Amino acid sequence: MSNATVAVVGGGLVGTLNAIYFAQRGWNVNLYEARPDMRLPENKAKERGKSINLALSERGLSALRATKLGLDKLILEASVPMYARMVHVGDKQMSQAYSVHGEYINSVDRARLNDLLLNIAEKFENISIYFEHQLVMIDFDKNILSLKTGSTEHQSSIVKHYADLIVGADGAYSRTRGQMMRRMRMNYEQEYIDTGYCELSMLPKLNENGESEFALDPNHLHIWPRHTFMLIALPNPDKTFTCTLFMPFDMFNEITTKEKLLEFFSTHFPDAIPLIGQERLIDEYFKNPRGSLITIKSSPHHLNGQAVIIGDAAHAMVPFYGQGMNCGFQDIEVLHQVLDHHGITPVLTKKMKNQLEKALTDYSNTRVKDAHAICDLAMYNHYEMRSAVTSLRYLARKGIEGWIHLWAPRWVIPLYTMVSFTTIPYSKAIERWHKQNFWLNVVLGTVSMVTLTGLTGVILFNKNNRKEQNYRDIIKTVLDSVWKNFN
Ligand SMILES: Cc1cc2nc3c(=O)[nH]c(=O)nc-3n(C[C@H](O)[C@H](O)[C@H](O)COP(=O)(O)OP(=O)(O)OC[C@H]3O[C@@H](n4cnc5c(N)ncnc54)[C@H](O)[C@@H]3O)c2cc1C
Ligand SMILES: NC(=O)C1=CN([C@@H]2O[C@H](COP(=O)(O)OP(=O)(O)OC[C@H]3O[C@@H](n4cnc5c(N)ncnc54)[C@H](OP(=O)(O)O)[C@@H]3O)[C@@H](O)[C@H]2O)C=CC1
Ligand SMILES: Nc1ccccc1C(=O)C[C@H](N)C(=O)O
Repeated sequence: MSNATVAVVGGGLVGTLNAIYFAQRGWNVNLYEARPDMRLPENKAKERGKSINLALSERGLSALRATKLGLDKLILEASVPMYARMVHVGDKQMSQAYSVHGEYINSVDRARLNDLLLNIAEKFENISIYFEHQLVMIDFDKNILSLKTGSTEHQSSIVKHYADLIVGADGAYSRTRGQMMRRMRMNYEQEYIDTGYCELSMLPKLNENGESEFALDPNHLHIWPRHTFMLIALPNPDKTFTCTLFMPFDMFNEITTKEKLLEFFSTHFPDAIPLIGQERLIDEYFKNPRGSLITIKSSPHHLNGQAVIIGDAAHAMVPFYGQGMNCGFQDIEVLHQVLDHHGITPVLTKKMKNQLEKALTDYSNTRVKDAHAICDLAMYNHYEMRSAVTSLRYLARKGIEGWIHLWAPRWVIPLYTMVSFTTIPYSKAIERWHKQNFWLNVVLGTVSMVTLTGLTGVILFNKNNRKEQNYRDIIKTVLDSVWKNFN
């Protein structure tokens, strides 16, 4: 019996890494990508203007590392570490570290990462890459994929390919998922948020010696939080920044002229205007596309032993935690751990096919809840980034959490650390966070009560020297501050 064939639909970040994992398992891999080869110079320009760089953190790195091909090192060589958020309010900048232990996230070039993965995939003899092959239909009775080939209507034709297993990594608007839904009872939920995004670029500035350098501190993710909207900037290795304006569509629609745009930026982001440059700001704001933001949850992620969806095809999330790709990469690592656990070999006997179905069921059972969890956390981080980062209460709480983590790292782990710097399943991270919050509230409550009792004691002790009205004021002030602490 020859080795089994897996069809991987989508040659984006997740599909390509998954192709490498399957090739390493000894399967024959057919990787189908609807678009032309983005590594060719004539196709490169088409990529500009949308989601140029990405924050890569531990979950993504772990999946790259597990290939043992040094992919993590290769991509980190061309990345910029971001140790903290830099919050821009008024003319002040405030650095807020991501971790008390100096851990950082990495800004990587999406196209470079994709190119690197494709270059590696191409070296495997058992991977065939088919560009300009767009999945149109799947016949699940025979497990045959129909793919549209060719880039223009006139040249296009349909080809049919068989696969033992189909892995859909074809992004948020997945056709694989759509085809699976016609055959099974897949729960599906999607939600657009009111916020859209537009990317802008910030070029390097020249220093006194005429050398180019980053226009802002390069080791930060810069945020201009304005409650209902925000501007962010991530550094690139070429000393530019990619800025993203996240704003309700209504506001985008109101800014229709360059005068209105400049007035808006002068009011809300005056320091960003000279950094981006007026002309560039006007040009890119009106030229670059507006992206919409969507959360997609689906369950289960598999159909029998025949197909499974991973990456954005299974769970698209708003980008605010910088976890979409990281989560997609972790899907691959978890999927292959489950396949290993079930002893799945590349030779698919009837018994092995049954085993594969069990493995995919196990995969959905573990991964769906984690996917849902990170979709929810991503939505929460939108609020944190655009608003909470400027609140004293948030900063105090974060400070206390970080301090306890420094001294008792196993007792309290900040949520951000669990999500970005560990591979703890997302659902477990949320569970732990809730428990920690409960105990933190108990401790802070006890500390406040002890302080209150102490203060009351001091006041009563000195009562002969004070007027009664004074104690009432002091006690009221203390009670008010305790109450605020808990609300
Ligand atoms: C503004 C923004 C910022 C982001 N920042 C981060 C970040 O900092 N960190 C992070 O981890 N994530 C981030 N993300 C999320 C990240 O971009 C996605 O999670 C990631 O690209 C998903 O990868 P994927 O391979 O699953 O899907 P995609 O990247 O969408 O790739 C799918 C591929 O499938 C192909 N395809 C589609 N349909 C078909 C078909 N019918 N047949 C064949 N091929 C098909 C597409 O052409 C594409 O190449 C961000 C997203 C946005 C929008
Ligand atoms: N969760 C989120 O909010 C977001 C997530 N993303 C993720 O990042 C990935 C890469 O982003 P980017 O390159 O900008 O993606 P694109 O917008 O360029 O689209 C990627 C793929 O999705 C298809 N597509 C786009 N919009 C729709 C739609 N409304 N209905 C049906 N199909 C659609 C495109 O088809 P065609 O080529 O025909 O246009 C293309 O095949 C996305 O695929 C997505 O997975 C991107 C934006 C937001
Ligand atoms: N990559 C992004 C793209 C868009 C919006 C946010 C990010 C982030 O990475 C945010 C970061 N994790 C933070 O919490 O500060």
